[in-house]
Amino acid sequence: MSTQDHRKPLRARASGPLKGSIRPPGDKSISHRALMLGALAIGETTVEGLLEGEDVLATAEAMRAFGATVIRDDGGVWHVKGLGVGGLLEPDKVIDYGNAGTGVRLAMGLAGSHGFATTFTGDASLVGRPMGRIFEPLRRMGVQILARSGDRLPATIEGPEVPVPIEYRVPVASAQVKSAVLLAALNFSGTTTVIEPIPTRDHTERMLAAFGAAIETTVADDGVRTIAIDGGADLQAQKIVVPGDPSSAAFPIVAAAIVEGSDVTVENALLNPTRIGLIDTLVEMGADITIDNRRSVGGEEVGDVRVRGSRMKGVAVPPERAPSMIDEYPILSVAAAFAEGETRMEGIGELRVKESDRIAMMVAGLKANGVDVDEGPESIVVRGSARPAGGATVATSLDHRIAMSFLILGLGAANPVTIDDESPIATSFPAFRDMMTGLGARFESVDGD
Ligand SMILES: O=C(O)C1=C[C@@H](OP(=O)(O)O)[C@@H](O)[C@H](O)C1
Ligand SMILES: C=C(OP(=O)(O)O)C(=O)O
Repeated sequence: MSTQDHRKPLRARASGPLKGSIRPPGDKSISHRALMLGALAIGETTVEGLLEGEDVLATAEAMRAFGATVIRDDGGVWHVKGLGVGGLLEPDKVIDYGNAGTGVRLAMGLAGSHGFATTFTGDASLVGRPMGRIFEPLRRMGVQILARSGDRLPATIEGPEVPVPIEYRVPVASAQVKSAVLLAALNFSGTTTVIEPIPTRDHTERMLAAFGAAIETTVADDGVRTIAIDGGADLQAQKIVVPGDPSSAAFPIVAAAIVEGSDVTVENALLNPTRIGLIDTLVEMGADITIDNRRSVGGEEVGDVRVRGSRMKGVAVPPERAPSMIDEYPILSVAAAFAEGETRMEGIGELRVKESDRIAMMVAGLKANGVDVDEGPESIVVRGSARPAGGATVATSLDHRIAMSFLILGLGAANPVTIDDESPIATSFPAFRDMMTGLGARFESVDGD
């Protein structure tokens, strides 16, 4: 049976205004890290609000394969009994990380500091994604890596006999690369330094500090961040409360902005400054967004984001903003399709190596739905209109963000928009369909070809 047979097409059509309040699922980045640091800590870490999407469940399974106890209680709280830094055990099976880039890249960092061999693989999307960006610094630390050609998965990682603490300047703005190096360094004696010319999400640094790691970040006048970590310190179990994922919140936020007369509040959204580029951009485009009830949850700022149907205009998104909204460009392209004038998104080459080539997928899908859009090697330029035509079926290529983005397009377009497969949505936002339906969105299942 081909994977085609398992596809679940779904159609979205224009509805009346979207109204109501929702709580997005827990942040994916924080959820992965909570389970991993819990597995390395002494004692029992509890995690409230964990994202129970396939990507994070793959991390739960991986930590079990490394010997940690990971359970969910009846109240939905996760409990992780850790093994101590350096205490992971040799898995007796290949670790299949499914669709999860963050999960596998961070876990390869962890595995790289242990003196046994671990083999990782993933689904058809993940085995096509570049892993050399992780392998290069790990190899410099003395880690042995045997990978498929082009430094792709499957790959086998084995920690060094004599680890080498390194100073590493991250060549591409990537929190995954930074985090893999920091997690490997936790178990190596000596100081490892990561230099980050362009800031990326800082959840690893924050959480390592909260667990008691010897980590220090300094920020130079020009904004370059230097993160130094001394290996060998014990981590102490923590109580973690995971805020709502701004990358999931992005879908109802844009839906409310493009559907006339809408009034939606997305509660408990993470407002960490390294994650809010989309909100800043939508506000510049003229979206009617207010943030209330700002508060601190688990050491992070959160708030309730209220969005009303808006007439937006195109903007040029500054390329240096990209890391703070890297997963939000697909849905921003949809917002841009409803904005008057041109929206320029430049410096976004990283989108080509996500779950799919998101530049190519968005450009093809928008064009098919009557949107005026140009593709550059590292850019998307959209010229919007009050109401894009819609009417087409788009391919999702195992990419949750492409799937959700085109469903949102269908909620505002003149004709329904169909995606060929809704199943990837379960990787990051399993409740997407129910939550959006609760706000008044209209989705209908479609018979496959
Ligand atoms: O560290 C993380 O949790 C993430 C980092 C980003 O990837 P890159 O580090 O490749 O930019 C992002 O796209 C991903 O969804 C989550
Ligand atoms: C790029 C993403 O995830 P990952 O790299 O973890 O697969 C994403 O969630 O948009």
